[in-house]
Amino acid sequence: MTSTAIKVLRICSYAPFIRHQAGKSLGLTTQMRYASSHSLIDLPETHALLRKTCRDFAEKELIPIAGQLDREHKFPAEQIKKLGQLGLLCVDVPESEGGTGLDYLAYAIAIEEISRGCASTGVILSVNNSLYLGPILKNATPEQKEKFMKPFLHGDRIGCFALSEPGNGSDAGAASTTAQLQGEKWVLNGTKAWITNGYEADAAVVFATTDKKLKHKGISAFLVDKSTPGLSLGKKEDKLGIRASSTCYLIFEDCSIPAENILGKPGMGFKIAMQTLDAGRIGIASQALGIAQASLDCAVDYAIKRQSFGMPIAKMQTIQNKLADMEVHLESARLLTWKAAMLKDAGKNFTKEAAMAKLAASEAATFNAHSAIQILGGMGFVTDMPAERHYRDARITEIYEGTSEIQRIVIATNLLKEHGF
Ligand SMILES: Cc1cc2nc3c(=O)[nH]c(=O)nc-3n(C[C@H](O)[C@H](O)[C@H](O)COP(=O)(O)OP(=O)(O)OC[C@H]3O[C@@H](n4cnc5c(N)ncnc54)[C@H](O)[C@@H]3O)c2cc1C
Repeated sequence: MTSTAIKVLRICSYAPFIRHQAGKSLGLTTQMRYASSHSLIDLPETHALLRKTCRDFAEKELIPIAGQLDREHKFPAEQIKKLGQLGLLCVDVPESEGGTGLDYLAYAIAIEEISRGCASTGVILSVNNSLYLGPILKNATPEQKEKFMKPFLHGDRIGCFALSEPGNGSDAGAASTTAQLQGEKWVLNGTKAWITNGYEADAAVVFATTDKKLKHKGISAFLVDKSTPGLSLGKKEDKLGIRASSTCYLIFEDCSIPAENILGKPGMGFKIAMQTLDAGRIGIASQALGIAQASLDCAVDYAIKRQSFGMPIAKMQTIQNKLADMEVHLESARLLTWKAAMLKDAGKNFTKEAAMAKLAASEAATFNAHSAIQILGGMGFVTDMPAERHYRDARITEIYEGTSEIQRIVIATNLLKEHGF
């Protein structure tokens, strides 16, 4: 047996759940919840096992509490610890580096299933896996990995990624946070905005300008311990959705970090950020798929049970049309997402495909969540059912890690390049 297979079996030792009990908490039957098996493509055994494990975890540990976490804006600390122990905070970090040693397709599948249970938990995982560990794995020295990667692999600590600023989000190359080398220290000044995991994170990958006249080529990346004097947090943002994940400002005021905490070489920061976001978009696409699937699950179940004019509304063609459109949006976005992940796993360029996946999946999430509310009628509008939470959670997937407008620019630029333009 290969070491990867052993690892997956370790992960999958979590699998023995009493599924019908988890399903009951939402009033859904086990049969219903497993009906949508996306069986178009037979996954490798490793991935199928991983999907089942994540699905079981979501049903037992996340679905029953997702509404409460949302209402109370509560970080799912206990669940993140368990997910860390299962290896889901470092899915594609090689085993030789202490990680789970799976590929990006496995990562996409895991994030989808976890997000199907709780989209906030999905983004917390996605940020640690792709945005924090991703650039460290690729660019850090062995000493940096010892300090900033190893403790962040299994849920003991989590990380965050600080690129956006109050004055620039899409235009990330216009970073106004600065880092100046003073003797043996880099001194950081400026404010980073909208930082997911900001409150709970123990360290951040931070982007700052080290040479303003070089514009985006003068941006560098740094590893910053959260306890460093001069680094403070802004207020927790009160958000429309993904309310169980924290979002806040990171404020740097003469924040001195050791000179060796630069990640990669000076001036490589923008490239590191863009490469990180390419991979991160596969994670957000997967989060969006989870929301889209959860919306469809909820709509199908309700349509079968709800009677109107003496029949289940699922018998009405208008409702069937909506369900059909939801399934098409979802499945086509899933295929794009898996294609992007498989290209990355094959070492091929996946920038355009990751942008296509994120664009399609985020729009599928919004479409499905909107349609689910319509199918549920009044019940879609109240918090007794999860449809309204899916609707609120879906919206952010069209904004972070590049808005839909930015994804279209990335897709068109790459498409035209392929045509020699
Ligand atoms: C909940 C949440 C979590 C986040 N987490 C993180 C995080 O962990 N780390 C991090 O660094 N950032 C994070 N972000 C920031 C996020 O990535 C940005 O909000 C996003 O990139 C958009 O930037 P902006 O909000 O400044 O909007 P702007 O860039 O000001 O855009 C405003 C509008 O103009 C459009 N627009 C801008 N430029 C163009 C253009 N060239 N062509 C066409 N349209 C354009 C945009 O599409 C958008 O519709 C998060 C944001 C939120 C809301």
